[in-house]
Amino acid sequence: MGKVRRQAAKSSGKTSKDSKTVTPGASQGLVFNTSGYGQHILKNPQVVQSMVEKAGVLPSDTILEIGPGTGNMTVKLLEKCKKVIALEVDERMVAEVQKRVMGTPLKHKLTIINKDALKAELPFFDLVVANLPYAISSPITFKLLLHRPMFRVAVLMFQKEFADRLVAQPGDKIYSRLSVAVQSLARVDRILKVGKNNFKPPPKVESTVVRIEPRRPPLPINFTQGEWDSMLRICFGRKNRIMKGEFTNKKVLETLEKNFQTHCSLQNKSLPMDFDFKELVIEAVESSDMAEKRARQMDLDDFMKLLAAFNERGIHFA
Ligand SMILES: C[S@@+](CC[C@H](N)C(=O)[O-])C[C@H]1O[C@@H](n2cnc3c(N)ncnc32)[C@H](O)[C@@H]1O
Repeated sequence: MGKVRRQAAKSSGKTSKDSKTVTPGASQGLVFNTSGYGQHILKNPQVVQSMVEKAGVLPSDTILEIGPGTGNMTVKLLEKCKKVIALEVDERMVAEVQKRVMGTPLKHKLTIINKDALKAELPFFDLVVANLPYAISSPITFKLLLHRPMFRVAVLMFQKEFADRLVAQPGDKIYSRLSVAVQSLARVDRILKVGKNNFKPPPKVESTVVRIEPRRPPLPINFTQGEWDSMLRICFGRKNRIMKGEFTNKKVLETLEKNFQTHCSLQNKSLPMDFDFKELVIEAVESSDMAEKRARQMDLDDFMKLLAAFNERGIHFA
């Protein structure tokens, strides 16, 4: 578990599933002691309103909401769109939302699926709007971004530190593999800071709402997501190492050479007797002009250039 997620889990209680108390009247925002599943209910209607507005909802939209909780955001979304599909892991919360829309015209537009969002198959959706349980921030973000067909816009609330990493740029202290991986799939903008007191019960961390818009068309890259992720993992392995050092590390070389041999044998290619794999790796890194650079200084184009230089020489990461 990464540092930010560990901190979130520890300080907001967003991963513990031990507390089971939902008080009567939760649908009016009167929720206490609901730390299980990260149940920090957004009680400020202005924040709810602002998130809904930033999503740019059209009357024809199907919206995915992850973790509707007691439904504060759900009802606002239902008023504006064709359909809301809500994925909620806690059956008590499912009952709360159902109770809230029961007997209103909105109920026909709502489908609630009582499942863990990480395990459920995602339905078709145009937009995704959610005050997420922070413990699942990273896997759910990638699950959404890799879902097809691509959604139009996501408006998501994260722990502040996680959101900061999503928008970080080369040279920023917190620029990381997460920043590059997400920004290669989407444009990410920070839109709202949200203090602890906007929630009931208040978490121990600050929050930030971000707007995510998938790249259309996607980046013109002809490598797989798995290969891209594996290369970024190596690049950010030790942030202060220059790329030449990172890729001539013994373990990295061993893995890459194994992949190289597999690809060669798949293509029935034989290698000269005096073939030196390390030399080929150095040649690739140098030809990309990244040999002396560190991951924290490299932008998206730099990483793409580097991967292309490896691939041109038959070096693959997966
Ligand atoms: C931070 S609360 C947000 C509640 C509500 N959307 C709001 O803004 O007031 C997170 C919600 O996500 C639900 N949840 C937690 N883990 C989940 C998971 N893996 N899949 C689906 N829902 C989950 C919790 O039960 C809770 O209702």
